[in-house]
Amino acid sequence: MSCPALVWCRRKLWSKLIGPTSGAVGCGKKSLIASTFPIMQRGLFSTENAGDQNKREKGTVICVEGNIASGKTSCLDFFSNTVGLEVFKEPVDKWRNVRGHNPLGLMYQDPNRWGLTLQTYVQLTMLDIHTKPSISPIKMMERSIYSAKYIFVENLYQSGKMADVDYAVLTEWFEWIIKSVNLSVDLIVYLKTSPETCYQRLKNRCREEERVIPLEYLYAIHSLYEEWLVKQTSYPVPAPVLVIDANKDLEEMSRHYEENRRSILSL
Ligand SMILES: Nc1ncnc2c1ncn2[C@@H]1O[C@H](COP(=O)(O)OP(=O)(O)O)[C@@H](O)[C@H]1O
Ligand SMILES: Nc1ccn([C@H]2C[C@H](O)[C@@H](COP(=O)(O)O)O2)c(=O)n1
Repeated sequence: MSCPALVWCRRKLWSKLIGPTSGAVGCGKKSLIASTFPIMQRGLFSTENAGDQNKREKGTVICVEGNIASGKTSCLDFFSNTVGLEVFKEPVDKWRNVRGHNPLGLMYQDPNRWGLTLQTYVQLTMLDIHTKPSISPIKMMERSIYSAKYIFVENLYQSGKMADVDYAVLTEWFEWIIKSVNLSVDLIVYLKTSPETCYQRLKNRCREEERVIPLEYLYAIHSLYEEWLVKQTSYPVPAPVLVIDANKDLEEMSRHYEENRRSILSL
């Protein structure tokens, strides 16, 4: 349900972001303004589909996906001062400190024992972010509840580091959540990098818990991402995918983000 104040707020932000609502913003795709304020344009027998309805109610949801240290946070930082857009970073600090415990660190030390613990908490925190109201028309998230399951839980399970029963319980939770809660996504931006690039960036970033990560781990995550988002042969893909070559340096990435702002922001 959209309250009138929220709709007014969105209109205001929109006109600041992309000019007056009468302007052409279609970009070859359906106008985002039309899908944000369809009430003004549609009659009783609307042909509005579920995606349009979602955009109207929740705004546009963009998930930035990619391997560990592929540059997702940097991408969100780049777009963070865009008017009409709110960024939601992965809550890594929570994963490192929940009431004084560090499930991320524990998982890297002993995945068989702590994989379920970390992934249960990741699933909860991602659900929290998906359902958090945003006053901005565009919500840009770092990863999603989908990659938590289809990439990280699957990797633990497929590599023999998660017990069948742990995997079954997480899967039951995941399936209940996605059928019971509206977690729709409008666009997935996949930052495609080589595992070697990520390994180098991860070493430079120097996050304590991640010191134990070998290159092979990044290969495994990479190949799960490729199967899910590029080949689209493993698990359901919840939204159209925009693939960006993210192997380039920071300056080149910024230039690319600036030049492709409209397609990245699903305008
Ligand atoms: N295009 C890039 N070229 C070089 N270094 C980068 C690039 N993008 C990010 N980095 C650096 O790599 C590390 C990981 O980037 P980050 O954005 O935190 O990745 P992620 O959020 O995907 O884990 C950080 O130290 C960041 O400054
Ligand atoms: N479901 C998840 C999500 C993330 N992680 C780990 C991977 C990294 O060590 C860290 C944060 O990821 P980044 O943003 O740096 O790509 O969290 C995980 O184990 N399970």
